[in-house]
Amino acid sequence: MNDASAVMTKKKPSKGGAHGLDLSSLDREKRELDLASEEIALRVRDLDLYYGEKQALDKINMDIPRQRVTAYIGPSGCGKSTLLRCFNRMNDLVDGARIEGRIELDGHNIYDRKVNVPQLRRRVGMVFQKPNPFPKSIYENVAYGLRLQGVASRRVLDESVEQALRGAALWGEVKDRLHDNALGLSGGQQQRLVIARCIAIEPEVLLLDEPASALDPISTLKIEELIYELKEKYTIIIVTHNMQQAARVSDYTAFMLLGELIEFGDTDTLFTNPAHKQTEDYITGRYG
Ligand SMILES: Nc1ncnc2c1ncn2[C@@H]1O[C@H](COP(=O)(O)OP(=O)(O)OP(=O)(O)O)[C@@H](O)[C@H]1O
Repeated sequence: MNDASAVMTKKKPSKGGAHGLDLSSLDREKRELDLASEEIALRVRDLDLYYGEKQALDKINMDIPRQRVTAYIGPSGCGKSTLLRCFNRMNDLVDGARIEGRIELDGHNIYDRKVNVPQLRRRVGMVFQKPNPFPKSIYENVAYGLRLQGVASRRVLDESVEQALRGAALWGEVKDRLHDNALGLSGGQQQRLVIARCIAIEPEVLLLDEPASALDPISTLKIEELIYELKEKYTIIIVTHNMQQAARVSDYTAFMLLGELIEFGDTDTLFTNPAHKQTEDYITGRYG
């Protein structure tokens, strides 16, 4: 199946018309988006994932649009993080994890045996729930990936560090303390530093696994604003427990249940007029 619209949903819509959330409280215009007219960055085809005997992902098919924010929502244990980790092959590191199917990044299967996995992870960066800066200076955290790539010029490093910190909306707060230890930053600043570390090596895709769930409301807002700005340059996929957050920051939303993709479409439609009874039950708080 190559047609994006053909892979949007796995099951037949429920009859009777579904009802969803009122988006009027979100303080933004309704977005006019159409998956069928998007440029596609990642294509997921018939993806199954097993942890030993247990199947955690079941025949996932979806197209992730380029330079948009795609959110995964669904109850705990439905497979959101597992699917996110498939995009940079982090599940390769999990003992007993086995994958069938394919994910194409720019038309190439990332599970092909010839793929250079460290190189893939440079193209597909990942930010976790808990900020994980290295116990080094702010500067060295951001310069880390560039140094690994062999960049030694102080001028190039200085420029790249500044650009990445600006890109992560952190420069103004840290420019006078670049050589202080990163662990002295607040949680929200640490998370933006980790994002700066990711974008310093100019990935194509950013995977965000509950990036704000350990943060206070103001830091959360800053991360959400940042996500909105970052999609100018990057394809972003975010896992979130917080439906309001998904509705605020994402262009497209995927609802998962028990390892299956139930519904995938533009966020405003999915939240206001879901096609499936399970989606409606979830977004109106009937379970999960
Ligand atoms: N390393 C692992 N080994 C074995 N089973 C795992 C592993 N990681 C996840 N699972 C199982 O796979 C299923 C999906 O888990 P996953 O963490 O992807 O769900 P999730 O939707 O992200 O959940 P949450 O919202 O609670 O983080 C769950 O049943 C979980 O117990």
